[in-house]
Amino acid sequence: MTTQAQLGVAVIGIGKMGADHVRRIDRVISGARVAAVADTDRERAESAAAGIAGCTAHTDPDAAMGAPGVDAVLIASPGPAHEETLLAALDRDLPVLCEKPLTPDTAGALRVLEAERKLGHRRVQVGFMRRYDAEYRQLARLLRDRELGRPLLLHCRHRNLSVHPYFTNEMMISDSVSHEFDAARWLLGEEIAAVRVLRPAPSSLAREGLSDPQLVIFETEGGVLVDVEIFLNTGFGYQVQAEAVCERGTARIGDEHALVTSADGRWGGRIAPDYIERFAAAYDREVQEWADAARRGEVTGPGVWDGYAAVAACEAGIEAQRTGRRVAVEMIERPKYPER
Ligand SMILES: NC(=O)C1=CN([C@@H]2O[C@H](COP(=O)(O)OP(=O)(O)OC[C@H]3O[C@@H](n4cnc5c(N)ncnc54)[C@H](O)[C@@H]3O)[C@@H](O)[C@H]2O)C=CC1
Ligand SMILES: O=C1[C@@H](O)[C@H](O)[C@@H](O)[C@H](O)[C@H]1O
Repeated sequence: MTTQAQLGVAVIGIGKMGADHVRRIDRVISGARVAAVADTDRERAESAAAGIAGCTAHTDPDAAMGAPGVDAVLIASPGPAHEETLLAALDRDLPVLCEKPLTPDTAGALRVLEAERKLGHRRVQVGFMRRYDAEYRQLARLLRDRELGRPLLLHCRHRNLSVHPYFTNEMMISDSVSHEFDAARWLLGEEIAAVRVLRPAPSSLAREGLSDPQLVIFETEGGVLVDVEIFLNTGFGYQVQAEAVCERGTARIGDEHALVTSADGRWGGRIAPDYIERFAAAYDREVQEWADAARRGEVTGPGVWDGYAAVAACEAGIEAQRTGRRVAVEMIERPKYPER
């Protein structure tokens, strides 16, 4: 890193998430600035850079990473584009925050793992922002301290108002359930052993060919069962909920009880329309902590191994979705790896 005062970040991919991260780095967090942006769509890159002093706009991610004042990279392009940018960033030995999924498949994830291992220090953090959400953190602490005894079951609901028109059945696993795979590994401290997928008759609100909703059920190595309702075209809002059933009680998050109003003979609250609103504070904390760690030359959040483990579970999930069978998750043994 050249400038110690502020971390100069190149943001790659200025779609829904990338634009939100540009706003966050520019206006919300401290100690970092947007030094360059890249999008294959030139207009998007230029309009994101406009108004940010010293920020340059590019269509080539590598040019953005090599631009003056760039010390770190935030990747928010679609999953299939991640590997090339990750490998180029590691080649430059730059700290990276990469949106999930790390890569679309385990072969790509292993190439990234190997590139970082060769570098000899951790450089990549994966954007599993639920680990920075206040409610998730409370649940993690409760489970870690065994406050209610050993966890037995985890019931999850993951609902979106709607999704991009290009969303496929496979992406329901790789882009959406990938969050539950990571959250379950983190909350329970165990790897995922096998995945099953059940599909009811689809909602008429889903586009033709999209099997929405689905029920994804997985087992951890220690025998905890996790069920995930993944429902992406609810038409009513964004909900992410989880309930842990333990030996001596249950613990539940995501009920949106922040503000309940009573008026006109009814009571009720508001449902967030999307992840941008529901997880706003978590993204802020995630990017702040990543930037702070990057300035110290460290990575403190979920890394390449976590990204790989989630991709391995997604691969099993996609195979289970295709075949209707229970599919075991195949992973390499965890290599000796620098912790920091
Ligand atoms: N952590 C979270 O909660 C969320 C994470 N994501 C992740 O963020 C990433 C981006 O998702 P969205 O913003 O929803 O997608 P999007 O489709 O809205 O935006 C992607 C942008 O990347 C650009 N692009 C495509 N290929 C590129 C390349 N090779 N280099 C540079 N730019 C390229 C596109 O022109 C577009 O502007 C994905 O990995 C997605 O899974 C998305 C939503 C929420
Ligand atoms: O990562 C995300 C999106 O890519 C995905 O499409 C959504 O289903 C998730 O809720 C969101 O957090």
